[in-house]
Amino acid sequence: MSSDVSIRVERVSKCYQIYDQPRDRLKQFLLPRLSHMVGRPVRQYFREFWALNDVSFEVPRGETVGVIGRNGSGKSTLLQIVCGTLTPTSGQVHTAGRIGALLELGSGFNPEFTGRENVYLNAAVLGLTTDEIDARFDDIVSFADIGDFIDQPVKTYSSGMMVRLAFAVQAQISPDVLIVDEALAVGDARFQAKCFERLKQLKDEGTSILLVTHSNEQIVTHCSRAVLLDGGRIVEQGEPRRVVNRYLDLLFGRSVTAPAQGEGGETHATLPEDGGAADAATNSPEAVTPEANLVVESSRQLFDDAFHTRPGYNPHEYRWGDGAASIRDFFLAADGEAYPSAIVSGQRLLLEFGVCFNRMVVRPIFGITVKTKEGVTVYGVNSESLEIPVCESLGRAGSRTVVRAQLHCRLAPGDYFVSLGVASVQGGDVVPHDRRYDAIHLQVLPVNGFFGLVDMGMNMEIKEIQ
Ligand SMILES: Nc1ncnc2c1ncn2[C@@H]1O[C@H](COP(=O)(O)OP(=O)(O)OP(=O)(O)O)[C@@H](O)[C@H]1O
Repeated sequence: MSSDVSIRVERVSKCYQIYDQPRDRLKQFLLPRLSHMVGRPVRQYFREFWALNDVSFEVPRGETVGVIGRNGSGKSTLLQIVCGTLTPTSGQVHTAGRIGALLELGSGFNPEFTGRENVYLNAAVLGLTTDEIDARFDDIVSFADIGDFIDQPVKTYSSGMMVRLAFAVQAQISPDVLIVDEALAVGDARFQAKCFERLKQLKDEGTSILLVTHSNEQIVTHCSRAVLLDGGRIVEQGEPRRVVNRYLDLLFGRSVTAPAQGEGGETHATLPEDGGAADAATNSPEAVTPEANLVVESSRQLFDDAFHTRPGYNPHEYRWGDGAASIRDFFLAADGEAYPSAIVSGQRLLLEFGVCFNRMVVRPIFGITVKTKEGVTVYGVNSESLEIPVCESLGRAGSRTVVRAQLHCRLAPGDYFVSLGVASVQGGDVVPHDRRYDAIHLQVLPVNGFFGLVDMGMNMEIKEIQ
């Protein structure tokens, strides 16, 4: 393995044998011996379950690779194989150097031993001498920050304390490869932030990190590459934002691969991630009325396939849908200026997009999401979460609709991407008809007056008291 690769996973598969009843296990154990004696094959008492199937990827030295996937997709199995605690059925894993791992909570600890004893035990298992552990002990304890509990048996620890100590040991031994399986989710927000700071330091020092998480934002913020597992197979790997978008497809969308009709040059679609932002239309003083948000007639014709010709269009958008509806074109204005090359924080935006219904869609839902260039969602809404009233006939086959949104841009300077989508709910599933992820690039220019992520519109009074 070349020196710039720390983990190489080559065509790894893992098959579990599933027994319907415990006694089948015994039969399976005994009968092959019997078959030897009778000279003919006997039946098999287990079913095969392939938790991993032909998985290959690499973690380059000093990089953080995220592994994401739904429950049961094979993430933990993969990490255990990489750590060497589980043997693959076929395939190989090569790792370079000392491996630190944070797998199941407390899995490396003896519950009867104190924290102090466990630190020595753990670090010794990782190959450190007593002198090396002595030299790092204070750093470990100070990172864990669990006070006098360090001299209490680990069985008296809360799960948060356990993860603090486990992370402190792994992080302070400066491993060449660090494997983290969702363990950090247990720590509180402050500790998580401290851990990610330490992970960044380790990465800068050349540690390669394999991180399993269900958090999209951790993937886009901390990983240079990502791997998406589903049903034990890699369904996408590469640039984190793209992988996360595909993960969202799996979580909320149906497996629809047909390209949206009437649109050129696209591949896949994705689901709405716009939930939870229902405050915009209803609560905010400058919000437009719900009726004004969704306009079925518009002066602008937004139904020609012109989306990709507009200023601000992002040719790297990620798009898919079943084609029942398609988003054809958009219009953007900032304080009346059409298709502005940049926006200044504080301006009012008008965003319209034209949707053609190629087939009948019952109760279509229109969504808009704004993300940072790192993929972190800043704001997301959809017509359902905003409880926008729509007429019964909306979504007829052959009909056309313009969605009009007005919003107040309070973003900090930087680059943002707007995603648009039309979907509907069928039998409890969200069915994406056309999702155009990161389809419009917004550049927000610096403005005097605030720093940070958003303009929270502060009023400040200063009075001298005599
Ligand atoms: N020892 C085992 N015997 C049989 N099946 C197993 C065994 N261990 C795991 N599995 C199965 O393998 C599949 C993958 O499990 P794994 O724990 O790797 O998934 P995961 O992606 O880590 O899930 P989660 O997100 O829920 O932690 C699951 O369907 C699980 O039921």
